[in-house]
Amino acid sequence: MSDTTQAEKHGFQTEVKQLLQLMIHSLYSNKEIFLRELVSNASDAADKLRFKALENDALLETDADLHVRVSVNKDANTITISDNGIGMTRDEVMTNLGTIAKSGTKEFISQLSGDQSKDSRLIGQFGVGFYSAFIVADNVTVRTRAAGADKAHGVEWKSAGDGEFTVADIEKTARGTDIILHLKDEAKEFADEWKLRQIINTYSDHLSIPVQMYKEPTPESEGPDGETVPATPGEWETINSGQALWTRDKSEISDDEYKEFYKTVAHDFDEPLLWSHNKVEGKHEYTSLLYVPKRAPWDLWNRDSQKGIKLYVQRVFIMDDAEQFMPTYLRFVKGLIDSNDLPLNVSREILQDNRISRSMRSASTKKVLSMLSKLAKNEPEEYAQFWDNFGQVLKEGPAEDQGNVEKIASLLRFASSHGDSAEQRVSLDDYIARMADNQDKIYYIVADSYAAAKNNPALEIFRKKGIEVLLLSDRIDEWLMSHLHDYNEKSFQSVTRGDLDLGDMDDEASKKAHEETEKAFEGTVERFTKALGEQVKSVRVTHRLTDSPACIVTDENDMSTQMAKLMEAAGQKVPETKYIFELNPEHALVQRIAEEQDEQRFADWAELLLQQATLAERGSLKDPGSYVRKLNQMMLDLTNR
Ligand SMILES: Nc1ncnc2c1ncn2[C@@H]1O[C@H](COP(=O)(O)OP(=O)(O)OP(=O)(O)O)[C@@H](O)[C@H]1O
Repeated sequence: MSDTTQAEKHGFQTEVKQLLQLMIHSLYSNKEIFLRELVSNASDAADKLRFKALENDALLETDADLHVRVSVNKDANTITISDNGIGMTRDEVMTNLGTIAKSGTKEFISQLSGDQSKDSRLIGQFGVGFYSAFIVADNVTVRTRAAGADKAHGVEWKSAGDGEFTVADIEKTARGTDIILHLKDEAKEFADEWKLRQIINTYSDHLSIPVQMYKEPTPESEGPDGETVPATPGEWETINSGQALWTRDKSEISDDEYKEFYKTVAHDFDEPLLWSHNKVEGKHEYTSLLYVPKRAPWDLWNRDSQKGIKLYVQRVFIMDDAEQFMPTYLRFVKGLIDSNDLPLNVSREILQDNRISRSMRSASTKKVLSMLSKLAKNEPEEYAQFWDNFGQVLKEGPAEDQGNVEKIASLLRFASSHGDSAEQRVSLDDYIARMADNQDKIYYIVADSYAAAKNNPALEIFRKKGIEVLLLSDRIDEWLMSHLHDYNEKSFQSVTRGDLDLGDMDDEASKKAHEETEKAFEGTVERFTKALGEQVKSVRVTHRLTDSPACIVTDENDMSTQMAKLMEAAGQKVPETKYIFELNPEHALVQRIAEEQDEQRFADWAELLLQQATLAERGSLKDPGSYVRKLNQMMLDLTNR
């Protein structure tokens, strides 16, 4: 009997073809994950129907008992995963099983290198979902009917995973989806009930939807003591414990169970770095189970990427990607929140302006921050690993979450002049513990790279006096520092901004000596001011340099170099900032130039010093060509002397 209309042939989206190839190649040692992915999709489909049926119970038809069933046909060499969930319409089949809708898929695929272990991790983080069927199957058939659709509107999708698929209309009496996998020769081991049971027990035990396998009938038999053992009918037997993991008591859940659960909620192959499971009672009642992954997902940089929190209300799945429960700077956190107080028909709009969701968000944020603080304190090496993966995202925190600035600041890690490594390992508490008694500020510099920060002339005096400076060079750092004002009652001070005041750290004698040199240099400062004219905001003598003749700094209230660069890179028009040009009166070159009588030669030298200082601070010059020409001309003059 043919209940199938003419099948229409379609090609997969290019990205699907590429992903399929790479996936089959790199996941062959992780074959069994296909079952976790397909059972988890089936269970999601049942969850979605349960939620929709709250408003329209007609969708359940005569079959309200939601389940997922897994069966094997050894003769045909197939495995079937069936659910009576929400099903799919023809259009949904075309998009869900023919394209990848995630944004950034192209970039993701371009990151794959062909190195099997690296790729399998990346693919794991990306989430292969349905397509993982092709790891074990050489032919996949999907037969589906959407809840509420007539049985004549079933759809059959077939593919050998080789670039094409067919779609046909079929009649399907039972609502939901059957996925039939025809196993490849090298995956025949999966046509085994016990093996499948074992995999389901490992991966899917915590699902709240029953996962069932068929138990064959047994005939009446004789027991060991001659008694009669009655016949048992064949039946679908539920093989998972069927209790949502997070509803169980913490003390009864093993670490392995938490880890396996993470893999399903987060679609990650790797284990989580840490987690926190909380039952909150009192004004609001809810349970949260929050995980921090070991590695950054491939699209961490996309601030609009999916957030990892699922929302349940009284154990009913409501939505994925519930962005209301976690601030953007903690977007790497995965897990779920199950509320007892929100209404079942809650929508994203309601969540946005809701006292209950605000309070859950604030408590979950605090939970994550304190879980990280504990890790930082007790397992510094693991924390360093966390920091290398997620530190840059955490740096968005002070701007986004003013209420928790102090806590976030305590989690930040920096490179510093105290050590000799670009690794970011120094905390603000470490810095403060090393501060001299009379130091009242936390000094830092922001530059394009670690080397540029470390070698900036403005650090010279700090090095000489043994004062530690934090060396910042991530793109986000300037933004971060504009939102960090103080920590533990110590204010932050950029070493390249404003007048340098080392406060009590300068003794009276050297302060007096500085004043005297400044007086003696007044004439020279004036000559420089005249020679440089409009190019600078002002010229002054500095004591922040020891080895360099000059530097440029921004005025306290002007935009810093790095902030201007960030804004320029973002395509914004930035008003030109004029720098303050600072001269080191102790430097031999400055002293020689001060003696130069020829005003033209003096002006050339002044220009050269300014351009040099600009190069050290900005990393580039507006007109490098004339700088090089001038430099060559002056070198030539010197050799001719
Ligand atoms: N058994 C099913 N019943 C109904 N819809 C399904 C079923 N399996 C898959 N789908 C649909 O196909 C879509 C794509 O599935 P796939 O597993 O590839 O990705 P996903 O589940 O959205 O993402 P991920 O697995 O990374 O979370 C799903 O979002 C869902 O809409």
